[in-house]
Amino acid sequence: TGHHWGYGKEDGPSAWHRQYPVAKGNRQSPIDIIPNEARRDSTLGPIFLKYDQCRSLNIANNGHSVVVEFDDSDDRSVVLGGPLDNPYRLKQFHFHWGGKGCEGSEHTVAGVGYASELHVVHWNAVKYKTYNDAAAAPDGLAVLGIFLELGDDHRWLHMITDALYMVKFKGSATDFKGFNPKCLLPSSLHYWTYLGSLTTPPLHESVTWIVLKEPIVVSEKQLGMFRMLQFNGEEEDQRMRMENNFRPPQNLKERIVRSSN
Ligand SMILES: CN(C)c1nnc([C@H](N)S(N)(=O)=O)s1
Ligand SMILES: [Zn+2]
Repeated sequence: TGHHWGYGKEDGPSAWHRQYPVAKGNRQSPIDIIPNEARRDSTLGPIFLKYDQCRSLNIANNGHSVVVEFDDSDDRSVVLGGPLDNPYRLKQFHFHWGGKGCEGSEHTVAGVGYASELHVVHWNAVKYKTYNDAAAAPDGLAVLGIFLELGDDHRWLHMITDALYMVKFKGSATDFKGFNPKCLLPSSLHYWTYLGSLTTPPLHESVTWIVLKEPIVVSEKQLGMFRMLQFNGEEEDQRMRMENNFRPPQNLKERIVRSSN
């Protein structure tokens, strides 16, 4: 019902503020991360990803990205440590990417974008009863950002790209069991962290961002598979290839970015 947000000229990031005024808020994401200006903070310990008992459920096309959802009914898989005061429960992961040969990450590093960015979304189930309550709270979410750069084939990404033909259209979903996102992590968990927001509407300012410094490497062929997805539903006449589904960097305002050791 009604006009929905998207990534086009009329409904894209520059228009979101009309329906979501927080788009012009003081802690919006993504941002341009400037390593030389990040504050090295010795109180920032390492992050720990406890994903061994994680239970993936399905993979879906939500009309904005491709999302893998997890069973978040208990604390079986959490992120903890680093800037976080308690464990945050794994809920889903999804990607943002560009068009052929264009950058598509959301965060940039000293003004340089990557080909794509993986977001692993966790919520604070210690303080909030539901994901939706957490998503609206200033310390409700912790999102791990992982850059994807182009190079050789990623040895495990095929498990996701092989399933994309099943979720070509908005609203499609299929079973996706037994996938552990640990296989999508780089070797180093060194990170930058800052207080920000969801990067898509409703743009809630509820995210502690943890952006890993080391990218993972995927091939142009693998990333190209994401572009066979469509923003539109199967029944819609207008066919729109799913690409360039990223929000550009937002004003840092009065924030600082901290760096792990
Ligand atoms: C409902 N969930 C988990 C999310 N809602 N918006 C999300 C954004 N895509 S992002 N990029 O994670 O802020 S994730
Ligand atoms: Zn995202």
